Amino acid sequence: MSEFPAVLTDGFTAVAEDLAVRGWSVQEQLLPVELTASLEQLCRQLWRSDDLSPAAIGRGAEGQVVPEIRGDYTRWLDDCPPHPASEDFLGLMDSLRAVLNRSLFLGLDTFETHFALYPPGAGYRKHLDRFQDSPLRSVSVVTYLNRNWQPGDGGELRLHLDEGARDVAPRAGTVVVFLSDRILHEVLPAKRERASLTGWFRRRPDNPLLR
Ligand SMILES: O=C(O)CCC(=O)C(=O)O
Ligand SMILES: [Fe+2]
Repeated sequence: MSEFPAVLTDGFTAVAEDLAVRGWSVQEQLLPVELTASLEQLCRQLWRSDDLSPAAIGRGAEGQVVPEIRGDYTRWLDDCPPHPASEDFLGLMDSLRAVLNRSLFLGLDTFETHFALYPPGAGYRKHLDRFQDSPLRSVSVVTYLNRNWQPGDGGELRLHLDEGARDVAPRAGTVVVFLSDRILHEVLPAKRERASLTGWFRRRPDNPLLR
């Protein structure tokens, strides 16, 4: 971890502590500002050039596009042209994975992530990220890319917690991390286009830690 600024390592440690205590973490300045700005540009460019596809609910061939339930447009990072900002982002997520594994023994093996763009009015109804038929998605990470997001713009991520709902504005730089099988959440409709990167740390099917 010595190659990363201390502030990043501190942020990753804070995420690990929050996950251990309550299963979710909201960090308002986790990633470098320039990196978030480059990722926002990439996401908006993909949107403008019509290179994002309507997101499905459910998995693989059984996935269905139901805009009333989920209205975002996505593209897997793996499926995008290589870009230094994407490489940097994946490098940082790998460091976060290492910190989580070291402190929480989660046995996270891989990271999958997609850009997401919610057009005005689109949302994502209340759900859990872990698929019913597959326990592999373990930790969800949502990175917001929207500069100048204003209080009235909507588009909050609503976490449904034991103590009540908590809303998080999708402001550039904010990263939300939570246990994929535990935290119910939804995306409220926004008045503006809302850009993000959503990702999941996964375990391998043969991981001995899987219940
Ligand atoms: O963009 C967000 O705030 C959350 C997205 C989400 O819940 C998902 O893609 O599963
Ligand atoms: Fe989700």
